[in-house]
Amino acid sequence: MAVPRVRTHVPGLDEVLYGGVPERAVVLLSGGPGTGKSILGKQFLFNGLKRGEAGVFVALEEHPVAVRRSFKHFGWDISQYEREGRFAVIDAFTGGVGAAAQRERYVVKQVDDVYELSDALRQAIRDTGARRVVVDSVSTLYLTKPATARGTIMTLKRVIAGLGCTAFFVSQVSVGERGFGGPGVEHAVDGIIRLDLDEVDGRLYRSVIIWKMRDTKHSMVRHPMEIRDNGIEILWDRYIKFAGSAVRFEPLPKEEVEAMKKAVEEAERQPAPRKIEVEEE
Ligand SMILES: Nc1ncnc2c1ncn2[C@@H]1O[C@H](COP(=O)(O)OP(=O)(O)OP(=O)(O)O)[C@@H](O)[C@H]1O
Repeated sequence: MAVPRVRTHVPGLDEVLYGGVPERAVVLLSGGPGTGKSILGKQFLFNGLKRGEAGVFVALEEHPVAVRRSFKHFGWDISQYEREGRFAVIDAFTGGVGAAAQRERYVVKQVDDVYELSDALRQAIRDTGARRVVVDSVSTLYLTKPATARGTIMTLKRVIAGLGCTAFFVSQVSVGERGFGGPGVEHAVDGIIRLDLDEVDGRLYRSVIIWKMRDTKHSMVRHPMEIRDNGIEILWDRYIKFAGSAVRFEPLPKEEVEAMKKAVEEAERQPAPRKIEVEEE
């Protein structure tokens, strides 16, 4: 049976996912510093907003003011959606301290209290009617208590998927680290999108690979990726090969390109976002 998809509309991403992210999936965006995780999360949210899907951004790493500014940096104007109550930022950064924080509608004071965060998230999802959620970054929630990572992810997943949303969780890993955020996290999520930056002969190369995605076929190769003034583009019809100091960009086999195109066309024909039954509570 064809699984309902949430189209990311990030150039190239729906192709490598054979149509988009399966509905209600919680997907880890994992990668080292500067690999584009936050940008990808914001682009996913903004693309939804433009097409009538409300969204919530949980800010754990940046001040909400900086979050709004970085959306703007790519020309993604979220202010109108926020005014209309279709987009919300949850401030889990300031702890409610400071004049700017006083103006925030959703504030989480104890960041390591996952229940306080869940309550704010539930409220924001209900108020906005959100279909898309981004948590940036989940790593912050268990940095000092790695043993709680799985429980934290599962609690958030229950709220988010239970309310019919599809989510990207940003997960920070160190440069050169092979994992994605720890075993508790990697197995608890439905998908893992790994972003990388590799230095070869004094130049950095961006790439992305879909490591896992439950309920769908996906590309199994590493694709080159670009960040531009208008956001991320994944070069979905070619892959990147590192061989010592040589970097090669190879075209994907024709049949695979055709299969990906066809899957995206099928996802396009899928009816507009359905009203999702809410199972939570
Ligand atoms: N307009 C732009 N054009 C090209 N690249 C850009 C542009 N704006 C930002 N970048 C790149 O995006 C990077 C930041 O991406 P992002 O904030 O998504 O990283 P991240 O993976 O979330 O990193 P961290 O975990 O350190 O927060 C910058 O280091 C820069 O290389």
